[in-house]
Amino acid sequence: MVVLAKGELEQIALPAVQPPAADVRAIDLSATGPARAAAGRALVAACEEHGFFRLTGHGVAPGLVRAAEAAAARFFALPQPDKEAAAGLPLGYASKRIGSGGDLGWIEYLLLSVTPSGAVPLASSSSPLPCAPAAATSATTPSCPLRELLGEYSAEVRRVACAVLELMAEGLGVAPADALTRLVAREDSDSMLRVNHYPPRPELGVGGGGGSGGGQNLTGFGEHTDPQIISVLRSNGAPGLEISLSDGAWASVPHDGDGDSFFVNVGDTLQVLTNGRFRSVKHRVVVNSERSRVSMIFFGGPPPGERLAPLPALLADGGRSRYREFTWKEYKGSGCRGRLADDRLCRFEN
Ligand SMILES: C=C1C[C@]23C[C@@]1(O)CC[C@H]2[C@@]12CC[C@H](O)[C@@](C)(C(=O)O1)[C@H]2[C@@H]3C(=O)O
Ligand SMILES: O=C(O)CCC(=O)C(=O)O
Ligand SMILES: [Fe+2]
Repeated sequence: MVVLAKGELEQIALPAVQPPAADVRAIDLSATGPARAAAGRALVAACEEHGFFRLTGHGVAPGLVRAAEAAAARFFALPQPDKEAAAGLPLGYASKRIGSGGDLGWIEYLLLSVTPSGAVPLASSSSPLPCAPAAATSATTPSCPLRELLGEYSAEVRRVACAVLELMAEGLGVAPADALTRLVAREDSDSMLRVNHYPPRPELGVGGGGGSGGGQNLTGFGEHTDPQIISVLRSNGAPGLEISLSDGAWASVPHDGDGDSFFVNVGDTLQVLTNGRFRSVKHRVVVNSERSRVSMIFFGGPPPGERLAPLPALLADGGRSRYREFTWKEYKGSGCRGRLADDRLCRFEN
């Protein structure tokens, strides 16, 4: 449940504008032979143009995705005290507050740290992930599956993220083939899984932001770029995700036809590794739907001590590095305390 005071509702009210649909490229990860080379080139073009694309042919079993999504939906349907038992910022359950800089949204979520072997550690052992009872109709779903399912899901999606990074290195002509992949595949990679629930928009006319806030839409997740290397997102198809185009205009992300795709974001760190060739895409979620949106996002980050700088192969011909070298720990320490919309990379620009 998301409970906002009247003043808070006004802070997140947005004008009722529906932006045009973005032209999002689809990349087939299962392509082989000459089609794979073409997919690598298309992937590089998508990362340069939008920093965002749709991924097909990823090989994640639809049953695992559906089971994780259903378990997440059951978790969010639990009584509030049960969800609060897993509360904790930044890791654990939270509602309406994102980060520690005062950002608010029409959202509740689980944020978990994940490892390649799939474990889902919470911030403290006193914050258990409560059981989300299986639907009575589901004979095959174990009764306490959330932690296990999210662990299994994140391990699978990490595999997908690594395969995308390998195709990316091929498309960029960067050697070795694991130049990018190795950062996310390592056991000490600082990766996270986030499960977001955006409840249906409240009736704004009744004592809400409709009159006083002047908007009929609400900010679900305010505009930001993702700090990590790569983010792999999956949603239940309810609308709301928007990306910022290179001219600054917002465009909505159309849902894929068969509902089986993932969406991939370039993060700040990949922008640095490619010396600004790829765009860390600014994006947000706007709530204007009678349907709940549930999204699950894997954020593939580097190990804390990893030194980050543009890949030498992308600085060919004496090209100038746009960023000074820094560690992921340094970036997180300086950048992840402010507001969502802050530019966190500017302090590392040369
Ligand atoms: C305000 C913040 C929340 C955030 C950390 C930050 O300081 C800036 C980036 C935010 C973000 C966006 C992508 C992911 O959802 C996230 C987990 C991340 O790594 O960076 C969130 C952070 C958060 O919710 O704590
Ligand atoms: O929930 C979504 O669809 C996107 C959320 C997001 O951008 C994030 O969690 O970083
Ligand atoms: Fe994001």
